[in-house]
Amino acid sequence: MTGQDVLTVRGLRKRYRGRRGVQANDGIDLDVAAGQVVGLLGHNGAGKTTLVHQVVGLVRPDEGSITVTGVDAVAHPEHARRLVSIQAQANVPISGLTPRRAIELVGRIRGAAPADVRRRATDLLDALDLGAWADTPAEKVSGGVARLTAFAMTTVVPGRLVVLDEPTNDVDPVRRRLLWQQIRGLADAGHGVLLVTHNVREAERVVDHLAVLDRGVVRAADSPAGLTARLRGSLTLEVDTVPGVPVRWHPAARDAAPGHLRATATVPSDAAADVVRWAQDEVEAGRLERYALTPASLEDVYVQLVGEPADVTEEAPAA
Ligand SMILES: Nc1ncnc2c1ncn2[C@@H]1O[C@H](COP(=O)(O)OP(=O)(O)OP(=O)(O)O)[C@@H](O)[C@H]1O
Repeated sequence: MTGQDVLTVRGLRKRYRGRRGVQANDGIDLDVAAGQVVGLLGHNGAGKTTLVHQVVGLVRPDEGSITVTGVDAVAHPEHARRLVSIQAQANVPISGLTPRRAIELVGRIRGAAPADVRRRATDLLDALDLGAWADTPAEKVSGGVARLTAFAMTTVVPGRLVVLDEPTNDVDPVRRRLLWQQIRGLADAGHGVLLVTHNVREAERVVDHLAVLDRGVVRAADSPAGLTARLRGSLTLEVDTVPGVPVRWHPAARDAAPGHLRATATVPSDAAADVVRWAQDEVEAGRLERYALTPASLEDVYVQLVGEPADVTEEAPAA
């Protein structure tokens, strides 16, 4: 169940002036409702951080409106900022503190009672499996632990809107899942969450609704299932190529995307049997190393919309 809009963005435009001039946001519409996790997915340079910086008043839009729970965030950025908790792309330095002290400090600054802050900090440290580092000086914790600490600092007393800019960078796959549970929990508690990511799998697992951003424009916005349905009836053909041997695709293959030693294409499902025969022949003739035919994924939709693969890795350095 989702509720009232906590973020409404309409016709947002921002151009960075200067020698080359970049149209970073070019007419963006976006909504986040209470109880909803909305993903903003795009390549490096797509305009995600520019959008976030305008929502929290760090960058002034050229055109368009931003409303946070009814407050005009362009006219009253300080007021809007009090309604938003943001985990920025770069961690806030916490040297001289421990993760627990840093989380508690932010909770106190945001005005919560000391006992509530202590309880919430302990709950977050447990939920993210950070107990072993909770009282370690910040200078000695790994990048993953620092990133998770930053998440806990952001959400110890969460605003109506919670903005998370690449929260899982540097976080190991196991704690990444714990973090996703916490993100889901924020929405279930009635907060609106805007999750900025370039990781398609993260988007697929966590979000209710997804906006795909490319060169400052929202190319598509829907649920992950709604976006994937665009390719219903299609299968993805992935082939490992033989060095120096170009792929001679089956005639049913579309949108072929060549890659280093691995290439993909889309094929209609009614051509599957024929394509499998073709692929087997190619392997037997030594023109392909291997092949796989799978249902189209969100990643396939993303590549079709935006043109080249985003980061789809699950692996990350240990926290
Ligand atoms: N302060 C700035 N001055 C000039 N150009 C900028 C500035 N900040 C960002 N840009 C440019 O605006 C475009 C959008 O950048 P932005 O940081 O919003 O993208 P992003 O999607 O957040 O990328 P990333 O995933 O790498 O953080 C890029 O071309 C970037 O080089």
